[in-house]
Amino acid sequence: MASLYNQIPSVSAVFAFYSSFSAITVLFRRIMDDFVPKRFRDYVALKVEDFFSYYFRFRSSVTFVIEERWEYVDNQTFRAAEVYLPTRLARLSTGKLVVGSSSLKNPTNHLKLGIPINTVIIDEFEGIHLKWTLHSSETKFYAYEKRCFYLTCKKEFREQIMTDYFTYLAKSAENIMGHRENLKIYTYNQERYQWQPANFEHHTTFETLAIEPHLKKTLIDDLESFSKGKDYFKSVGRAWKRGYLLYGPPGTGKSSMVAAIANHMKYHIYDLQLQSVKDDAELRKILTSTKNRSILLIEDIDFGSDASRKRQTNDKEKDGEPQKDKKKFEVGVSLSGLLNFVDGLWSSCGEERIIIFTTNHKEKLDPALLRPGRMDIHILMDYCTPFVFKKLMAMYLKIDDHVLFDPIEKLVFEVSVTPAEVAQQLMASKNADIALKGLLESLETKKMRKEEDTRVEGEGDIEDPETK
Ligand SMILES: Nc1ncnc2c1ncn2[C@@H]1O[C@H](COP(=O)(O)OP(=O)(O)OP(=O)(O)O)[C@@H](O)[C@H]1O
Repeated sequence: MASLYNQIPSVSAVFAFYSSFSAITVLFRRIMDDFVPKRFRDYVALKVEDFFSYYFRFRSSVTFVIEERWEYVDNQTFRAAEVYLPTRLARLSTGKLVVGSSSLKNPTNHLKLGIPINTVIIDEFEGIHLKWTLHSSETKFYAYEKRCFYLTCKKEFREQIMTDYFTYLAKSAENIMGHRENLKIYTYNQERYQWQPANFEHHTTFETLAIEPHLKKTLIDDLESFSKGKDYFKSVGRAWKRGYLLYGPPGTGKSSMVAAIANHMKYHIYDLQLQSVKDDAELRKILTSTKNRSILLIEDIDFGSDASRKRQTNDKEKDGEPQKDKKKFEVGVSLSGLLNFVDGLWSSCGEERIIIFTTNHKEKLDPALLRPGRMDIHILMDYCTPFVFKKLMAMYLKIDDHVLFDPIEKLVFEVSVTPAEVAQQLMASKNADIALKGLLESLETKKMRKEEDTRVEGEGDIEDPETK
């Protein structure tokens, strides 16, 4: 007992130790402050904190890693988190906030919060505390970043998160996407191997598109039943996809129709230039990285088809062009590679997608593309009919009758005029008399040219008796 008592330091010794420890600490802090840069000190402090928090968390928590790509396609859970998490950012008051606007007209009104990298976002689900973090890293093999979300929660909630929370996440994202205002149009950037978005602000809707009423009704009904058709497509064992082939002369509204469909469905558009795709492997990579609830648009599909390419090669050969040009046309996407996505095995990658092909020359398309069941609906976008002309007049001049209407209607029947040509004439003046007079004159000129052409052709057919 006496020896134990002897080992306890005296009060004065404790004070002496405390004073020298405090002095050393103050001195150490001064040295650190004076000689070690603040950023480095913060970094070390963060690492120490990370180490301890990771250690303790690891013992009682579970972390789900949600990568951006999963089994060679876009990971839809990642996409859902990307859409959903900005709604949880209002609670984030410290650290970095990513803000931006993609509206040129009113940037402040459309200000949006983005998801900051390496920042903890807190969510709560049925009393469960959840921590989300977005991580990003450059990969060795690709120039673009690799992103993934970490979702951490207590171990005991693992099953509940796997079933209930991820379902809630997917549904919330779907809801948000259903109400989104800003549609995007994507083009593929070959150098970065990714789709690049731009705001899609095309104002054409089914209301402003001048088409025959029965075509409008058929199309809207088809789109509506497609969007509600998840269970139906599953029950008949088909991918939840719809294909439209829009064909007709230039200026008859094919691109406008695509805009009307996108605005009606609130789907983003992926605009693919088929002729710039290297080969089928690249096509597969490009197409699997598109999102659900979207339109894949391939314009002028006749350019990309095998038949067309062969034709172009032959034309070049005939013209005596060098072989290296021939090679350029021979390398590219094969029709079978494309069809694999339309209705082959790859068509089941993703869901709720619309594929639209447009062409000015349906007759040039490979018959394989036109076979029944390939593209679900073939839509002819044709020259103006009296109904279409009347609709354009009502839209551009806000009138439904005019003294020049009858002669114009007669001419619209006789000559082939596109809605684009009519629209251009109607836009020439806000004064209906001037605009319609201009349109009448242009139709009369067109008719005269047509008659002249027929006459010249007719003369060409007459056999010259002297040459007999
Ligand atoms: N049916 C239509 N209803 C309303 N406007 C139309 C219609 N068709 C064409 N237009 C007008 O003509 C313009 C050109 O039309 P659009 O680009 O949609 O034709 P297109 O058939 O896609 O032509 P291309 O084959 O050359 O791409 C549009 O911006 C629009 O103003």
